[in-house]
Amino acid sequence: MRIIKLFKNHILALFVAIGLIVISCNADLALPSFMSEIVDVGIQQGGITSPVPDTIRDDSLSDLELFMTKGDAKRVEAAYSKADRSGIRTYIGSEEDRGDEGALTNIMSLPETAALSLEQGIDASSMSDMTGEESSESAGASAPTPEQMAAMTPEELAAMQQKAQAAAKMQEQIDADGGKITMKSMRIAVEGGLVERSKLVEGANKMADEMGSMSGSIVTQRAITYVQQEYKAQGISPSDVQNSYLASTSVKMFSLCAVSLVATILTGAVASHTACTIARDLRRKTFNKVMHFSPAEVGKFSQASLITRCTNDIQQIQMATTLFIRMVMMAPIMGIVAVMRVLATHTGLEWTIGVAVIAVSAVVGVLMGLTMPKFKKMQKYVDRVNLVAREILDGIMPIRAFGRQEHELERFDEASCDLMTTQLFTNRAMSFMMPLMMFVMNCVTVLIVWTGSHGVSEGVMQVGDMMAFISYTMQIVMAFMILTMVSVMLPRAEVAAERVDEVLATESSIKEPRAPKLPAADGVHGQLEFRGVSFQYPDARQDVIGGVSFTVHAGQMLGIIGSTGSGKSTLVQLIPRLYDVTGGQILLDGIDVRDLPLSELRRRVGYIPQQGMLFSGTVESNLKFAGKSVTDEDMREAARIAQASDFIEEREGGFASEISQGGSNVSGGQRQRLSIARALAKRPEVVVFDDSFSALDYKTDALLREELARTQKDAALVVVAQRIATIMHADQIIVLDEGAVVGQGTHEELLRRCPAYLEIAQSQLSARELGLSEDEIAAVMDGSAQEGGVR
Ligand SMILES: Nc1ncnc2c1ncn2[C@@H]1O[C@H](COP(=O)(O)OP(=O)(O)OP(=O)(O)O)[C@@H](O)[C@H]1O
Repeated sequence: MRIIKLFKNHILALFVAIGLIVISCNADLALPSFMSEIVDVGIQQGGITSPVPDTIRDDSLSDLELFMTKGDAKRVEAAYSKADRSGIRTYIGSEEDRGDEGALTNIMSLPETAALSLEQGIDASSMSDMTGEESSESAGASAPTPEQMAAMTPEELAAMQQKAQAAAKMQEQIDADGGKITMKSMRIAVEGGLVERSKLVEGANKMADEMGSMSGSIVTQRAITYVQQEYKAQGISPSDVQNSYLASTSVKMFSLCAVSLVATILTGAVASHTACTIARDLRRKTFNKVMHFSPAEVGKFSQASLITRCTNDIQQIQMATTLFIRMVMMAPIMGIVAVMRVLATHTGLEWTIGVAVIAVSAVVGVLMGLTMPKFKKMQKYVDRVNLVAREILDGIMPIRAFGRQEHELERFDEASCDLMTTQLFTNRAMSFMMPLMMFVMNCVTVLIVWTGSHGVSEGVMQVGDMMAFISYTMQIVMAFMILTMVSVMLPRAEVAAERVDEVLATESSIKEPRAPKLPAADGVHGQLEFRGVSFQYPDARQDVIGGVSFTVHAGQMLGIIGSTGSGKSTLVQLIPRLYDVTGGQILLDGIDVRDLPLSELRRRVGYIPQQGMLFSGTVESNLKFAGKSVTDEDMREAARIAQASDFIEEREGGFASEISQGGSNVSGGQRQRLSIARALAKRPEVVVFDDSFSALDYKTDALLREELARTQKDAALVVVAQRIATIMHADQIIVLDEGAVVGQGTHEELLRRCPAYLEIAQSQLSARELGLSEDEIAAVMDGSAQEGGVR
């Protein structure tokens, strides 16, 4: 993917962003488990986190130990401090031992459950449940016969007596407790040897087994209730315990929120900075490339498309790179962390995530299938709108003059409607995305609640766990959704990146020479030579210029004339290498222009295009466009030669007066004169006037030519003109017809031997002005008819 390649120089930023995303995802995803704890522990367990209490009365601990093996009882003893003066023992063991599944948690939960039952009192008839043996009454019923007693040793008799006393004492206690067996009576039974400790442990385990699949959560719940009662008995208020738990959990949650907030803000900042930097670099690179394109490459892409590529396309890329960091990278991290946490919940509801992901994929798949082709077309439509808008704005004058506003508006509307229809379609389709996603998410929530509530009622799941599961599932679905939504947007950016890449990959047909050469300092200067030059436009089938040869020396003027479309502009554009010749050679001071460094060539050639184009700024900034080498003196002298001084001085601010974009606040003739002055100010060796006198009145034209002849002794002048008067005094005139030279010589020579020239001349000047008689004209024309055109 092209977008990924753009991060080549921003690897560090990517790693920083990944680190921040991991932090924020972990912080975000830790919140549901805290929420689950608030529900399960904070609300349902009154803030008691473990069946292993922080403090316990010595007596209570001894009671619990009755239901433990000796080994376990020893371990529990070691985990509590010695009893203080009020008989309270404090937990000094590890937090790990009292966590979920911790060793002490497992040891103490069952005894606590049994103790709780005994606190509340159990029916004497259920004694066997607790001890795994017969009840005390049935124990009494199995009293030995006198024969059996006679056979007993004195020790056995004493033990029997002791048991009988214990049984009686126990019975008394049971009666006192309203016929219920309580912890007190149970202690008497154990201490009196009526019940063996191991039997109590077995009984407690049996009781847990009978609870079946729910045993785990019920035992925990009952053990927690026992701890609550134990705290109460110690005088600790349950609401204090709960509030302190809720407060500490809230602080933790708040801290996590703060961490997530900071990490997310920083990720956003890193993403924006990286995306903006990438866009800026890309814009610079692309624009730099465009600046070096020859008109051929500009024509290949079209100006409007190049503008869209440098602006809108790069904007798309910038958005995509931001999205890439903030969403594409975040979503998988979020998804993975959420899946890990979901798997850790062991709720058995993992399959619902599969259902959710399939449902989301189906929705996104359908929407993507519908919108993708349209997204790809969108950039082309943006291009078209730009192109039409540009064309209309450039040609607003003729459009008004011809009253074609309505028609052009329709043309613009057509382009705009195509874009609108596509955008409307994609937006409509995408507007289904969110509601459908919400629908899927809500259905999944209902599914989880439905299945989860069964788990809760069966005691295999806690409400908080279910809530956390819902949150994690939503995060996973969201992550998946974000990824797919971004994957809808990324192809559009990918198309944009492809279009920008196309520009970057295009090499300008005008290349810098491999082995640049410079004319010798003491060699010829201001000499331009065409040697059999021919030229064909890149996509054209035939040459527009064929076999043109001439030489102009410094101080000389070459005029080029011909009908429209005869190739005059094309010919002179070959001099500053706006295009390269396809045949022959152009030499400047004896060096092929393709061997001169481009900057050197363009410094030596002053080219004044047909359309005078000025830049926004001042008259001065335009005249000094060639750079710092142009002094104030050069500027003023150039303006004077170009016959521009007068009108510049008349403007408010003179040389410092404002020029609007494109030179729209000066007249066509003034624009041409400023363009001429701009070219002359850099003191070129060859000055090329591409029909640059067309907007000048005859008087100014004549004055300008006079000045040029007087001042430009070191430069060769190449003047393309439509008017005979502009070039009739040139040292040499070339007459072009369909790219071929049909006449070459001075004005006088051409009048007498070039019918094409004579025809143009006749159309502009009278026979008297030309100094020719009607007969002479007829003779030239006849010659042309006989020879089919004379040179
Ligand atoms: N970029 C181009 N690609 C292909 N053909 C072109 C291109 N520019 C000009 N031509 C063709 O080349 C020929 C010469 O055009 P050119 O502009 O040089 O004529 P011209 O003599 O300067 O005309 P005018 O006097 O009207 O300015 C014309 O037939 C024109 O259609």
